[in-house]
Amino acid sequence: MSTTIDGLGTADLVVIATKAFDVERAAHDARPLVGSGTIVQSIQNGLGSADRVAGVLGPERLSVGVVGGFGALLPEPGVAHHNGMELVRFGSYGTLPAAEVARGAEVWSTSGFDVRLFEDIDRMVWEKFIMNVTFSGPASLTGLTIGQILDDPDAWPVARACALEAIAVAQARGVALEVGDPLEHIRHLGGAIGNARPSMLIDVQHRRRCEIDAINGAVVTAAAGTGVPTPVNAAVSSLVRAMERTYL
Ligand SMILES: NC(=O)C1=CN([C@@H]2O[C@H](COP(=O)(O)OP(=O)(O)OC[C@H]3O[C@@H](n4cnc5c(N)ncnc54)[C@H](OP(=O)(O)O)[C@@H]3O)[C@@H](O)[C@H]2O)C=CC1
Ligand SMILES: CC(C)(CO)C(=O)C(=O)O
Repeated sequence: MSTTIDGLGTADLVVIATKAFDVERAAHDARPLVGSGTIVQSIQNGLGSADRVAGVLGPERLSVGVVGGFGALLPEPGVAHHNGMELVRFGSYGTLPAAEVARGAEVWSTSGFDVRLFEDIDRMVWEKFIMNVTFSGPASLTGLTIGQILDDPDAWPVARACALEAIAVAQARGVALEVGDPLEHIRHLGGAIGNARPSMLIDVQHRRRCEIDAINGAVVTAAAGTGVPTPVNAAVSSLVRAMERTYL
């Protein structure tokens, strides 16, 4: 285990697992690890991170991942605590060949994770994104868990409106969500982790910068040019940013 990349040479797989606002710096820092056979994997929640990694390291070696059911944190260097090693989904950002994506997947699967490969990374990213949009902003403003939001007569209509805006933007952008009724899907998945606090709420509670721009704020950005109105995500993200400014 090493906490620096000094002397490591190039790697088979480089996983960029920072928060969305740190990916550019991390991609720059990871440059010495990336050789002609390296697979880079960007695994942030929300939208836009892989594009920023591609801007630094190029699109050729890049894959995009979505992780679920981890509830993971780093208590100390080299020690990862997790509440589950559920699923790592990933696919090529664009030009990384399928065989290379499979080689990257093997690094995860031989380490004990379930892996599922996707050809349609927009679908993969947005199927998780609509879940984050529903719960992250509203939980960060209220302090409620996912289950409490689902049950609350005031919070759920706001969370539901965040979800419906994101679903409408996905449709307008031609993203093929394959989850049945998306709102039912969100309610079902949310209900299964009712006691969980979204990671954005945890960041807010620790007075840390949060990923609002990549999540609820990204619905507003992604809606540009589609004609889909996104007033609820705009209001939720403005309030989270204002709250963040009180302690950052
Ligand atoms: N944790 C989870 O279970 C899940 C997380 N995600 C997503 O994964 C992403 C990462 O989340 P999470 O792991 O919780 O985030 P954390 O903030 O817990 O961890 C990010 C780590 O990245 C480190 N880091 C930041 N910049 C650099 C850099 N330039 N070089 C090396 N390391 C760096 C940070 O170090 P330092 O603290 O020293 O700044 C920190 O240890 C987010 O987009 C999140 O939404 C998605 C699903 C589940
Ligand atoms: C649990 C879930 C899906 C909530 O939005 C999440 O990904 C997070 O905590 O960031």
